[in-house]
Amino acid sequence: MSFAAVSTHAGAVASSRRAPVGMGASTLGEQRQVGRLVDHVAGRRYRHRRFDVRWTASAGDPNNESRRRSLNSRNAPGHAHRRGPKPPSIDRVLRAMPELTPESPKDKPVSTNAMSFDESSIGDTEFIAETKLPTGSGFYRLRGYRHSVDGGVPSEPVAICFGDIEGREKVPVRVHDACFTSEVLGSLKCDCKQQLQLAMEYIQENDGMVIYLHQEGRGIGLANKIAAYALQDTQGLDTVDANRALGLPDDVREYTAVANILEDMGIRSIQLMTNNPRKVATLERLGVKIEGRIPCIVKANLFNQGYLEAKEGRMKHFLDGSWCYWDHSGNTFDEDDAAASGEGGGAEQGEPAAEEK
Ligand SMILES: Nc1nc2c(ncn2[C@@H]2O[C@H](COP(=O)(O)OP(=O)(O)OP(=O)(O)O)[C@@H](O)[C@H]2O)c(=O)[nH]1
Repeated sequence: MSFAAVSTHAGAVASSRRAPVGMGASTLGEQRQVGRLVDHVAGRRYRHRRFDVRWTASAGDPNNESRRRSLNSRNAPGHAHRRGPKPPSIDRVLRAMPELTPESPKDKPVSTNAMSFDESSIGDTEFIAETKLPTGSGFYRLRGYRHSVDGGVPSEPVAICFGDIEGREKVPVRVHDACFTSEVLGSLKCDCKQQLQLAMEYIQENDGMVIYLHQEGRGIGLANKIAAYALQDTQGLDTVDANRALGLPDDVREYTAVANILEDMGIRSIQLMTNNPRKVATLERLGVKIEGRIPCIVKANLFNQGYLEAKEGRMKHFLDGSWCYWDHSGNTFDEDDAAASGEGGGAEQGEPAAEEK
């Protein structure tokens, strides 16, 4: 299966070529259509898969005290190597943001403190334990960490691993940020859940890791993301302008935990599964050696076209229109049909196209 451009097959149920992005109150017909779409996606993604379990007990012994260490201890004391003045912690940035409610985001004062996180910050990331996690699609190694920046509120990044990747080069790694709305509730407004599923499947077939960070809403938090959604619904703003209308940064995610986790596991270089140029640049600035990029593209559904358009057009993600499920003549394209007819062109054929750097 190819990692790039794997469809969620929204085209199979799309009756119109380009559905409106900002959907108002949904009709029963729309709800049924969404239900069919979800069933279709679920059936597709959760199909039975064969897998071989590559699991080494020694690598994950939580009682091994040598593993329980602060990953930046070699840099102690006091982050002496920090460059420049002490940057604000992400908590401070978020605390400075206005409190918002979905009902009245515009009535609240707009924050002028819309700074992005300063990547020169150094986070402390402590390995806590590893366990073997059985899932519907195989066993993964789950490594729990505790992470904080500038002594701020700790977060708990997780490394979801498949295979013996410690000490290796060019390890496929996805850095994935939390999306409660899609991953827990099944929202179709974005592509986050499908990207996570693709990454999990990809590392199972190629050995690799998903580093899952609790940075909801590109770091602004869930309540603020809901407020941004409310503005998208009521004012037709895209995902970038909705943040800005609330006085919030476009993207306030920080990735020091990623560099620290890679160091902890002795991973010498990675192939990053992403379409996001900011993610690539930020990680490189943190010293992560990126030797290739693996596209992580999901086809659009009826509700996330505007989101994907904004990712491509506003945030300059490397997408090149590949998320569209229609061709330039306006015809929808069902990859199942192409695969069944042996025409090729289906994105699930062939090996993933990692771009060498
Ligand atoms: N503020 C905001 N955050 C969103 C919205 N939709 C999804 N998100 C969050 O966006 C994050 C994912 O970022 P994306 O920009 O979709 O993708 P990415 O991870 O930067 O890039 P890829 O690596 O290519 O997937 C998750 O934390 C989601 O919770 C939205 O409309 N507004």
